[in-house]
Amino acid sequence: MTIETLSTSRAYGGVQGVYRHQSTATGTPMTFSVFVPEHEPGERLPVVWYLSGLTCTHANVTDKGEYRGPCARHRLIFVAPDTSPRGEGVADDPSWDMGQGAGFYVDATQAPWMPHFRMRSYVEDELPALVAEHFPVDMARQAITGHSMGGHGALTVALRHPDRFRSCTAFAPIVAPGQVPWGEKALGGYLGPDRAAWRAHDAVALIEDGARLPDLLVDQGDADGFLAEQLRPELLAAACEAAGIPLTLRMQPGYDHSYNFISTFMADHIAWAAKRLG
Ligand SMILES: N[C@@H](CCC(=O)N[C@@H](CS)C(=O)NCC(=O)O)C(=O)O
Repeated sequence: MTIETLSTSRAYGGVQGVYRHQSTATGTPMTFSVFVPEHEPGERLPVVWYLSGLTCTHANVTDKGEYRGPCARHRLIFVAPDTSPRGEGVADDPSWDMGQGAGFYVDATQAPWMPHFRMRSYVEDELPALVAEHFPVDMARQAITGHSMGGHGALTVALRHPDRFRSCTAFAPIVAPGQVPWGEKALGGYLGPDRAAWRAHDAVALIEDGARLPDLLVDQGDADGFLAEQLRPELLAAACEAAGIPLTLRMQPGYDHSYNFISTFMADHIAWAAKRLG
């Protein structure tokens, strides 16, 4: 699998790069960013996967996430994929919460999305294999995090692969897409009306169905305009309580849904991951 380097730039002693490759999962070119801290030749470092939210590309967190300093200090590689396939010939929707920029980390089974919207396969299988081949990552030490739709992605990918990730955290995640308008629209569109098929893509449903993680960190701003209708962290708290999953849910006073919120708490999430990655 070959990758094209779009840019590299020195940061905190390491290298921030942006790369593109032809994805077999989505059938489109896909762009992603990787920060690699300074390291010894031949040394392999733990990796943190960051899944972004609605409307985002790799660039939002790369430009505004403020992860490079903490990742350099803890010596963690940080990978940020795009949120969907893109381009002419790829289905789209006029609204910003469906289609391009809104892949929801599922493999679509419905027209017109099916041929390209395969973000579950992309982030679970193809991108990890690609990154393992081209970057000095220690795949025995992986952590995952994400924001909003990407928080949903991080939680559901980790809950489906508890042996792969030593750490899972999220910023303002969609915790129960099957119970909120964003998720009902996206999962209904990509997976069809049978709600049983949605449960593998819903963190609360996965926990109700028996999935377990050793612990979880979630930060949520209490001035986030999406909190009450779309994010509903109380549903995750109830599911974790019933399942005995230790959830650290921090309601952050006055913070909204933006990258000002994410960047404020990014260092805490990197430290949480670093502690568990050893
Ligand atoms: N475009 C939407 C907002 C979408 C939004 O807040 N997206 C979040 C993820 S769910 C985000 O990170 N946006 C990109 C950014 O802030 O850089 C609106 O107009 O209300």
